Amino acid sequence: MTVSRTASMRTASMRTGGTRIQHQQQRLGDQCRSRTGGVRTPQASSPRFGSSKRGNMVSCGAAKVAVLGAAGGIGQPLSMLVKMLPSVTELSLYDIQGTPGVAADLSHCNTACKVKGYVGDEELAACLEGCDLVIIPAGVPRKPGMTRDDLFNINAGIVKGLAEKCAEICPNAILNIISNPVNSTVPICNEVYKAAGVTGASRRILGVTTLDIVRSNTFLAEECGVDVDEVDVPVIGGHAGITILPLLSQMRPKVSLDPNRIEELTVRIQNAGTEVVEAKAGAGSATLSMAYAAARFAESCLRGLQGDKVYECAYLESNLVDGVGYFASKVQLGPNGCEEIFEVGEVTEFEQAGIDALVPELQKSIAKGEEFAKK
Ligand SMILES: NC(=O)C1=CN([C@@H]2O[C@H](COP(=O)(O)OP(=O)(O)OC[C@H]3O[C@@H](n4cnc5c(N)ncnc54)[C@H](O)[C@@H]3O)[C@@H](O)[C@H]2O)C=CC1
Ligand SMILES: O=C([O-])CC(=O)C(=O)O
Repeated sequence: MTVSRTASMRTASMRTGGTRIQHQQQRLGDQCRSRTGGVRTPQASSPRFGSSKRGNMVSCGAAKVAVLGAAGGIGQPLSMLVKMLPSVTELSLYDIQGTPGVAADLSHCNTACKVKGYVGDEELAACLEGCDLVIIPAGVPRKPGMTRDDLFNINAGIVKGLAEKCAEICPNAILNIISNPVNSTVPICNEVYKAAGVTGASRRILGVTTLDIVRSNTFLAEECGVDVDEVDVPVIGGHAGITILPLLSQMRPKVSLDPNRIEELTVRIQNAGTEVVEAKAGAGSATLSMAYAAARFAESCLRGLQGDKVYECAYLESNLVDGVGYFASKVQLGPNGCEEIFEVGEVTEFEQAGIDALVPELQKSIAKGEEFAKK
């Protein structure tokens, strides 16, 4: 299996996800090299919410964000972090239970954003009305011994139902899909939008893989004894087992690692979710680190909506790699969601073997999601 190159994609060597929740600006001196060899420098600009509607895009003068699954382990801390984002003026919390309490609690935090809770099917439409960004962590988490795919039977139906409502009520909003198995739930959402006749949605339906980057950056900073704020590791493929492929050869800053350590660190990153599931011993999976990662990704999406060029990794419909219609890679976020998908770039033999191995895994998960959505 080889990496294909298309005209709309670029070889990427930019830092991904430079934003931090405390409004730290993206490091914007980063450069990306285009296929023709020219050097592109993203422009520095601070968030300026207050812009008017752009074409058929959502207005981001004052962002409205919904969290679906807001009373859960991820939903609650994530909602708090989103309430702390200055660009968010309305926060809608939806769940099948518990959101009135979570909303009452959060509404006492003295940030400008207004919070409202919605419970049950009949309140979902009101929750989604006018949303710019919808974040979906609804669904069951793993217990020890389970794979993410073992969650499919329950979570596929939950995500499908929520996506149907989003396609109807806020078709232009960006979706951030957290619910596992992400490798299948993102294709499910795309099929739902296609069936609903929403065009061009695939660039707005983004699977959140940011936790893989957050973990990689943390582990590599520890390994190399460097400032974690300086570390940036792109992670490609998908979000389950061997489909999570950190490209340690593209890590910034450049470091020299022993091949055995590269292999060990790659395996640790691939199994990091399981590490947490086992440590929690039946009480769920990563929630706090996921909330942190999802808030970073949400902030990047919001900055993109209001015109900044922001770089992250995300899992979305993509023809980057032969044989699969979805792939996680570096992307540029902007007013339309994903504005640009970047090529994988130069990889080592070990990484190429990782790409070759993950493709059949991804193919199965994608097909499973697509078939389920079409039923
Ligand atoms: N993408 C990623 O990197 C990660 C994904 N996850 C996934 O996120 C999901 C949520 O995990 P947790 O928050 O720990 O689970 P949780 O069980 O603590 O919370 C899930 C929430 O979803 C709600 N829910 C269930 N059905 C719903 C529906 N139809 N509509 C709205 N809400 C509904 C539940 O009431 C609950 O409050 C899991 O699928 C988990 O595997 C977890 C960590 C990382
Ligand atoms: O491992 C899980 O089930 C939750 C998850 O996706 C992660 O922590 O990366």
